[in-house]
Amino acid sequence: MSPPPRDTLYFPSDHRPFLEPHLPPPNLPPPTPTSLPFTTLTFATSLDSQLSLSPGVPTALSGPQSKAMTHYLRLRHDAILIGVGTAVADNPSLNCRISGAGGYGGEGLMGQPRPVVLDPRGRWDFGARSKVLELAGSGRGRAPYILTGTEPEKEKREILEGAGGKFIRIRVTRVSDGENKVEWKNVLRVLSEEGLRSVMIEGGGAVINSLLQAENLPLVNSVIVTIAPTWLGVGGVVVSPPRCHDDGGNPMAAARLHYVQWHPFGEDMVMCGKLIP
Ligand SMILES: NC(=O)C1=CN([C@@H]2O[C@H](COP(=O)(O)OP(=O)(O)OC[C@H]3O[C@@H](n4cnc5c(N)ncnc54)[C@H](O)[C@@H]3O)[C@@H](O)[C@H]2O)C=CC1
Ligand SMILES: Nc1nc(O)c(N)c(N[C@@H]2O[C@H](COP(=O)(O)O)[C@@H](O)[C@H]2O)n1
Repeated sequence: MSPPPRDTLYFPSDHRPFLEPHLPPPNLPPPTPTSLPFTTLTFATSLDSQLSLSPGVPTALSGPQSKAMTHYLRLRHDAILIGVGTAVADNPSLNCRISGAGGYGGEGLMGQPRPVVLDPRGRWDFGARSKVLELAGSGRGRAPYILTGTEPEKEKREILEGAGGKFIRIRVTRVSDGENKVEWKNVLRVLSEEGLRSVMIEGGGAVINSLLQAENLPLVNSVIVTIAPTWLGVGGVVVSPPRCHDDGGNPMAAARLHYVQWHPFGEDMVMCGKLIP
């Protein structure tokens, strides 16, 4: 038997029970026509609520222990979703590198989540050399599903399908300022139709800020945030959803976590909770 890859991560079993109430139940039944996946919103933030130094600069916030925790979350979800901004900026791997996952000491693709990229206008110019496709080719991850509102180029489609991924058409609307908008309920429904019972949504800023809008809060089952003891400073990608207002037009908090639990992982704090009481 070959030794596990050098980037294999270890997440001790005594750290796992704390997370259990915030994770999809282990034996989720297959999706039905009306079900939505168990949805976890999870990301790492600085003390000034930023995800990265700027949209194009991959920024390590999680320390080794909380990074291993994130990979344990990947092990426990069927899918991992990011926005195209993150795919372009980070060239991410989006696989699970925990010891025991497929390609990391485990059989086949066991425990490897399906990467999903929300790319409404077909902006992601991935190629066979992108990390996610290389990992799929070497049996250490799955090829992505790309959710898009446009007709994909033939060459891109062939590369993606050759690796085991696919493009999935979704409804995209253009809003007044030229922005694209998807209904998160539709996105989750599409994932469910693909047989995916759970999804962790990792970011980036635009994805998180839109999910934290009032109409989307009921779609999120669990929130798990890593807080790193650092201030990134002005100019980064900020998590700060649009503010709400009461009936009299007075400002209110956009969202609040309930049933909150905290756990230190190395120098980071991990906060878990629910958006809807
Ligand atoms: N610290 C962390 O845990 C994470 C950090 N990041 C960082 O975040 C940064 C990228 O964030 P962003 O630039 O905000 O990009 P993003 O990853 O949120 O992608 C933005 C794009 O996704 C699409 N999109 C997002 N929400 C949509 C909606 N509701 N409807 C339709 N389309 C939608 C649009 O095409 C939009 O341009 C990168 O620097 C990355 O490193 C990303 C994920 C996690
Ligand atoms: N949990 C967490 N901590 C950080 O410090 C991060 N920068 C991120 N970023 C997210 O993870 C993706 C990279 O994953 P791979 O290691 O390449 O598999 C990145 O694209 C962000 O989604 N997350």
